[in-house]
Amino acid sequence: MTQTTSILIKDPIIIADEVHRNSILVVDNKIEEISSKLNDNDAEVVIDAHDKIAMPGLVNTHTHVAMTLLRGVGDDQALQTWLNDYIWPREANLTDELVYAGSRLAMVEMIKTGTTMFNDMYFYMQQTAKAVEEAGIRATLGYGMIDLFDDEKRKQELKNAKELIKSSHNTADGRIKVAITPHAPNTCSAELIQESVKLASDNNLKLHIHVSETQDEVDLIKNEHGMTPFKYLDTLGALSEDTIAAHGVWTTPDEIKLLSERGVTVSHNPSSNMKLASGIAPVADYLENGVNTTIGTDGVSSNNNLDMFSEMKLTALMQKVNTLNPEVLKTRQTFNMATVNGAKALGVNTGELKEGKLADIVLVDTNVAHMVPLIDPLSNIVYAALGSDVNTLICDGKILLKDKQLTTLNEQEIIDEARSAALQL
Ligand SMILES: C[C@H]1O[C@@H](n2cnc3c(N)ncnc32)[C@H](O)[C@@H]1O
Ligand SMILES: [Zn+2]
Repeated sequence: MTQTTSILIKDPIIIADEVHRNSILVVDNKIEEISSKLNDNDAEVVIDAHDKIAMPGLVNTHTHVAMTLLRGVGDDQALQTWLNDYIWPREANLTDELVYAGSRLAMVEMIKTGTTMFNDMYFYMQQTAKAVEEAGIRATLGYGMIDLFDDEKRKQELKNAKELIKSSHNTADGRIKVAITPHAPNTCSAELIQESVKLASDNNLKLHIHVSETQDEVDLIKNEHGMTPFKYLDTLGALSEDTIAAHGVWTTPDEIKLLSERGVTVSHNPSSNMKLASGIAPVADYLENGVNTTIGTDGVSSNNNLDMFSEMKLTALMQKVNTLNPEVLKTRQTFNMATVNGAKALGVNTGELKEGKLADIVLVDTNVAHMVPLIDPLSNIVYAALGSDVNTLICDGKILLKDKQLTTLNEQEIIDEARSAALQL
């Protein structure tokens, strides 16, 4: 079905294990070769990238992409008030059409700011799958299950999750995977979480859940179960190498050891944690203890955009000031959190510019004032670059953005449709 194409990315500065100038040959959906010996007739398409930095596509490991429609809703609230009074009443009015419109808007924003893969939890997910398929990017998608301890609701939620596996797992030429996504330990019954664990392991899927996001959540779980949230989840069998825990803000030192032992990934969401005043996650300690730690934006109304470049910078700055130690979160560690660690969490052979990896590649402009000089290209990427510096994006070997123009999506039409969809919410 897919036509074989080859793309030569000529002479960019490449952010790989080392930073070096070289050329990249993409054949089909893989990085075939990285070498200085490649020339123009090695490929059907040649991109002159001598004034660009080539880096792996960014991996956003915690999103609710259709929430783009709720951008600007519920500023200045704590999580539970924000959800109860602002977000959930509006989400009750969601429809297939609205989720499709919001997801499409997110595809535009993510592609234009360098994200090639994201990990989403939301509702009407077949619509998000459709948007992903059309856009050409990669995603892990889960139906957000919330039973609020109601038996009937639990059965219905699990049914929805199973339907999503059937309709969407391994679709879009393998770019879409399905995950099992119970919302959080304080909104899901123990039974729902246990059944989620079983559903995930029976189908070899990832388990994605909000955990230890606020102090209120920790207090609630402690009162109810006599232990902290990660410990509680461990008693339900929910902590494994296939688990992606979003937030992990209030994690105790004992729990950090447990996460490391179990091989759990923590998706850190700095903007959201700051905006909702949830707290500061112990990211430096996670890294110190060998916990696979990644970066997410969370939904747009707690961020309020999907720009992973600003999320990288905030991740590093927040830890440095929190520990009063400038040596924590080295530039390379922060970059890895936004790329290869995310790929590892989602189990996809990407996140690095290396021969044999999937061709998910971003080219960033360097010929702009805030990227000059290029003394340390990696430092410029983590601390100076803006999402809007992304010039070209390749996902699965296909060019989705060329000279800042989308190739698969009609940007103006999507913006217009999202505007009117947001009004309906
Ligand atoms: C899947 C569900 O998760 C909600 N949601 C969005 N952001 C957060 C957050 N930071 N913490 C908990 N839930 C959140 C969505 O609004 C949706 O109701
Ligand atoms: Zn979230």
